Amino acid sequence: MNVKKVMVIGAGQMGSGIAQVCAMAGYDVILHDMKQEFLDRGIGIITKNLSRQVEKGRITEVEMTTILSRISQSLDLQNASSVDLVIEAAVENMEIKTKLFAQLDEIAPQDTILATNTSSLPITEIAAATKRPEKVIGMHFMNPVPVMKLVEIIRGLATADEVYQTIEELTKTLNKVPVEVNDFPGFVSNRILMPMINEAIYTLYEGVATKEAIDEVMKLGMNHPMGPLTLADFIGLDTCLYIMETLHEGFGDDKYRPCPLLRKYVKAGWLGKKSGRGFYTYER
Ligand SMILES: CC(=O)CC(=O)SCCNC(=O)CCNC(=O)[C@H](O)C(C)(C)COP(=O)(O)OP(=O)(O)OC[C@H]1O[C@@H](n2cnc3c(N)ncnc32)[C@H](O)[C@@H]1OP(=O)(O)O
Ligand SMILES: NC(=O)C1=CN([C@@H]2O[C@H](COP(=O)(O)OP(=O)(O)OC[C@H]3O[C@@H](n4cnc5c(N)ncnc54)[C@H](OP(=O)(O)O)[C@@H]3O)[C@@H](O)[C@H]2O)C=CC1
Repeated sequence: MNVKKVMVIGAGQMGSGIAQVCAMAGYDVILHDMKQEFLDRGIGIITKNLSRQVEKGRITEVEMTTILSRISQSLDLQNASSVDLVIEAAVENMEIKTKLFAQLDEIAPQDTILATNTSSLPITEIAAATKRPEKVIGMHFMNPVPVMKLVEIIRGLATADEVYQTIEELTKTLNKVPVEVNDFPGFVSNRILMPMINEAIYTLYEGVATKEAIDEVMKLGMNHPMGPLTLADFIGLDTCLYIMETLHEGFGDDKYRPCPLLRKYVKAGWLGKKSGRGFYTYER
């Protein structure tokens, strides 16, 4: 299938990044969210990222204008009626995602592929909310999207081979590297990454070391670009908690139980960098 027009749902940190890389690769993009202020914030992030590329001499002002002109904004899901591919990057919540996919199934043309950027939820269950499970697939980008090379591609139980091939090829046109994985809670990336982050939070909770010391150990000792607590703030503590809950519920194994400190921070609204406070504080 020839994809020309893409709708990205959710203009948060992931959705804005996905819209940016799609527009940079020449696709027409509709960026959709629930409120104008979220769209403004998303377009603001994209503009800032592209301006940095201009300053570094990697793209020209004219190219930046062209890229931005490929992105239109949407507050109405009916706009899915004109796209070849939807990439959903709304919040990590099964109820919200299945509701969105059921609506998209009604609105989007029959051939449109419905992809989700979920970081842990079962693709097969999201697909079952539609009458086109063969056209539903996981397309898991990494944060920050413009920088990170990986896209995990997840087949649901019913995903058609030709849909997989289309998404694999499209991922390469975004200058990313697709890696195929099967539909298990957390896939590969978050099944391995998130228990490490959760363990780092337990290490802090049990008073083994300060947050700075924990991050320093993993940065200097294991050559990680960010310490696990800084990375948790960067991902979003709400997203980290949702992922741990998916692993815990999906495997039924207590080794995945979310640290109570993580729950407490999320309940307090300390969601990390995006809310200005998590394990660390951030200027907004
Ligand atoms: C939760 C999930 O489901 C899956 C996930 O995404 S898990 C998270 C995966 N991501 C990670 O693990 C990120 C770990 N961190 C890193 O790799 C690095 O710290 C980082 C790339 C974010 C920043 O790198 P750094 O060297 O410390 O900073 P810096 O020198 O400022 O930036 C390096 C480059 O990234 C760019 N960059 C940094 N942050 C960026 C952002 N938020 N958006 C866009 N570009 C960004 C910079 O512009 C710079 O670009 P150039 O090299 O082209 O000049
Ligand atoms: N953060 C990360 O590192 C990664 C996250 N992901 C996944 O990407 C998805 C988005 O995460 P992220 O960008 O971090 O989250 P954010 O909280 O930054 O953004 C989510 C955006 O989606 C909007 N939204 C929520 N519900 C709906 C809806 N029903 N319709 C349209 N828009 C909606 C939100 O609005 P509002 O602000 O009102 O909630 C917000 O603007 C999640 O599934 C997450 O698991 C995948 C890889 C990495």
